[in-house]
Amino acid sequence: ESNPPTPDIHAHDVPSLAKSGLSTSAFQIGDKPAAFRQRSGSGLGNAPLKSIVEDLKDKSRAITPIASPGSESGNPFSRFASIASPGNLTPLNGASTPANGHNGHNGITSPRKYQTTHPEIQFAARIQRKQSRSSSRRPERDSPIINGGSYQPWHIEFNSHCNGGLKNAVDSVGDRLKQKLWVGTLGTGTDSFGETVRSNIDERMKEQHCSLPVWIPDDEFESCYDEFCHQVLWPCLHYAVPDAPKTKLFYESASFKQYVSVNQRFADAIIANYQEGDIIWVNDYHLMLLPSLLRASPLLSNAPIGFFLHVAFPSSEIFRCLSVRESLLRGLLAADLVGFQTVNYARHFRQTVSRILALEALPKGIQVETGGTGRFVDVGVIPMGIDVNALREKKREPDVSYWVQLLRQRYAGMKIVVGRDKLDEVQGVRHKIQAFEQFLDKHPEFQQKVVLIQVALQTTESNELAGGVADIVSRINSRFSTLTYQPVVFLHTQEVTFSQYLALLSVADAFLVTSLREGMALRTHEFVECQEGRHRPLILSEFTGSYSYSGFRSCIAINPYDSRGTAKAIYQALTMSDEEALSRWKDLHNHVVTQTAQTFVTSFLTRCLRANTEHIIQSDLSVVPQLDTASLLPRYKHSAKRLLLLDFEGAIWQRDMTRAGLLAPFEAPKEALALLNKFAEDPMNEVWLLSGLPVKGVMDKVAAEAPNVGIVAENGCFIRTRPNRKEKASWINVVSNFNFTWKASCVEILNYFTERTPGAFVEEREASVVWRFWTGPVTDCADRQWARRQAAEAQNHIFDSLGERYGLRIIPGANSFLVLPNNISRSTAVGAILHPGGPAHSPLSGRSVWMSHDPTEGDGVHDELDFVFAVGGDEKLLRRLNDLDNAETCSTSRKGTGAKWKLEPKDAIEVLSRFANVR
Ligand SMILES: O=P(O)(O)OC[C@H]1O[C@H](O[C@H]2O[C@H](CO)[C@@H](O)[C@H](O)[C@H]2O)[C@H](O)[C@@H](O)[C@@H]1O
Repeated sequence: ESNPPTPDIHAHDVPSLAKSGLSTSAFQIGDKPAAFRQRSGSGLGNAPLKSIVEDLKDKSRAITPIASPGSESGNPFSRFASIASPGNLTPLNGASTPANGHNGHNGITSPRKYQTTHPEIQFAARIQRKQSRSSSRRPERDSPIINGGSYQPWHIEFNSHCNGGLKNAVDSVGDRLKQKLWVGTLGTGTDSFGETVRSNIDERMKEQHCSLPVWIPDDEFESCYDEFCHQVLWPCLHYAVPDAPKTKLFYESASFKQYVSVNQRFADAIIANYQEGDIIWVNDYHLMLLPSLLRASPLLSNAPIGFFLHVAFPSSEIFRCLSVRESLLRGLLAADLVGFQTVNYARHFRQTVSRILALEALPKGIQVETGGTGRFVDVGVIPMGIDVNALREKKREPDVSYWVQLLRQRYAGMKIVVGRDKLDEVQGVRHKIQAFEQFLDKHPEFQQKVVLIQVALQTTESNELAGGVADIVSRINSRFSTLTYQPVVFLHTQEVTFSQYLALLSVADAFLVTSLREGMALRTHEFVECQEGRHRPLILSEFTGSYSYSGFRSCIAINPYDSRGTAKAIYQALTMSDEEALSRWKDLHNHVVTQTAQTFVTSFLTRCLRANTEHIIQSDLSVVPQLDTASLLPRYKHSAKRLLLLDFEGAIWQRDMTRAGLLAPFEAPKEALALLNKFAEDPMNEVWLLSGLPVKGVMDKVAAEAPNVGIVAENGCFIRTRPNRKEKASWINVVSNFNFTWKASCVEILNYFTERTPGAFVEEREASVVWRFWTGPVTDCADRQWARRQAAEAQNHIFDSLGERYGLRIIPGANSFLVLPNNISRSTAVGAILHPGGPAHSPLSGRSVWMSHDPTEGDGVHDELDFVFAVGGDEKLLRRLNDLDNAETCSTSRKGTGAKWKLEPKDAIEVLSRFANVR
């Protein structure tokens, strides 16, 4: 539908394992769901219309029991809440779950933590008792678990406590992901499971659910997940600075040991199941060490490994507080790709790595030095989205319409504000209720006319307590309730089915998100989609990942810490005209249908594979053969139309790279010119010289001395045509329409860094800028390391302040980097040269067509060429040319390469002269 096309993933791209993280098993072990179905039958799920409001009111009071466990037994709802509180162990929901882990089940949960704190019901709790959302989905039964001599039946069912967004996303690409294996933990304690049961479960999970359970002792899991993940990492990643009592935990958590151990168990399970060609996709902060533990296995040293962080990543000032900060960062840097939801999180990560590990953090990723060989880790921004098509289908189900009608009747004449959040501090639910109270105070005309329906996702008991929601809900309800009105209706997710939730989103007059920090917030995307035809506004915290996307700027933005501002926003939303609401909704919707779950999955996997291929190529020069003149010279000789693409600097000209040499006036190198002219003398040759140097004073001098050679200057910004019978050679400015106001700012930034970097200097060219940050000997020393770190900082500054605005890219080198317009490169220039309408063949016309032309595409003039010979260091160009028939590519970079041949630059003139002299 409106989704953009996403690339097909073929079998060879995505083979048998797309592995995920701790939170990956979509299934859990459960028993006797029927008993709990009965219990929940009195809830919203099966309730007649007349009982809805009472039912909601009753449920809303169930929020308090965490604070008062002693009173649980008499109140069935308090028992619900107590059992349901901690530990969202397994992450994946069924296909129709909402994106953010909303479970929509009517049953109750039996989190792992519960069994350890309540030994008397240990077994009962260990066996999951959650019901599947879909009543038609029959539980699968198998051989019984033996406990204390008695047989207990078990079955597998979909788990509601997982990252539903991830599961939906992976499901959304359907068959394009030919084979996959989820690796995760079961949503229940497993200590009492005997070997037979475990192997039964293993077998069933693999065969029927494409899942590989990782078996973790209960206490180890609890310590890792409830303590390290949720009390240390989660707050830190969400920018929460610890208060005094928690500080020790934060800095020195002993539970890190269990975190390491859980990560190791995942690594062992994956390594044992790994097959050549698999891609490993690690998800979220629970498994930050996993990439390095996997990489340590010789079997996986070259495997494609990607890591995606679903939650936020804070500023380095916060992350550096963690005592285990280095281990976590190094754990991630073993991946080929580390993906984030937003540009800011990615930038924070790069800066954190640069500041804590003193590695070079470049706009595109991190340069990691390992034992003398460089490795580049891609850092990507790959935002999560929702499966719009699946949601549309779900919305069309009769159950949803039924609930829409019921809600409309029930709340006729009232406005409905909806929210759905985890009940911990970071989600800002307390702030939300406070703001709602202020709104009712400020606008008494809305009292009894508006209801806030807040759906609460579970979190750990202590997080929920810290969220401090219970008291404030009680306060506002006691202040404003009447016999027939209650302003805040509070529901735990297990009390609302997904259909009911979609109905709520559809009838809502506003959706309110007050997160103090959040990775993305996909529930806002669901709201927008459900508002098709209604278009009411979204009130969104500026601190969510979703808000950082331009389409979402059409929400009503709030600072959740400013409750007065939020109260105002609620008023604005409820009184907004339909025209304004529609126009805002269109922007929001456009974003939701563009940045989809499908795009997320395909972009992540494609990028991970690409990064991996590049890393492998770059890491091994030894496998590339030396240019074999014995086999190539005869082919050259017997070809009738040849194209020669020769790099200048670093290939046929060994430039003096000392400071003095670089600053000296340019003198055209004699040997290189002689070679070019010799080649150009042969009428069967079309010769092109490719350079990064400017036209003025440099390449124009070359042109004067090698008049029959075509020239690409400034990496493709300028092209000098070859003369032909009809026309003289001339320079073409490829970037004549570009805006170059960025150059002044760029130079200003670089001047700042130049002052702090001994020996550095700026080279301003016509359309690009080079910063030479090191001109001393190319051996590692403290000064060079300093210069490289300065260069990384400078690149980040330029990229962040000018990159996106002016469409710039930065090409990092060993001792310098280059800033130039996007979409301009030697590859685009060669594409233009090869194009039938390009400068090599006819007077220029239609620049825009050939500027973006792929040299390997189409049926242009290169079809006639019977020998294409490219020698140089532009890796991208060399690899693209490999796709041409008759192309011989040769790298002079002395680095790992995808070229067919390699050649020492010092030998280039001598070796190439043998070709030039062939007649
Ligand atoms: O509670 P956890 O097991 O520790 O898991 C953390 C959260 O993961 C999921 O949310 C995150 O991913 C979503 C999709 O990328 C994103 O929209 C959200 O902002 C992130 O926080 C899960 O949906 C949450 O329930 C978990 O709390």
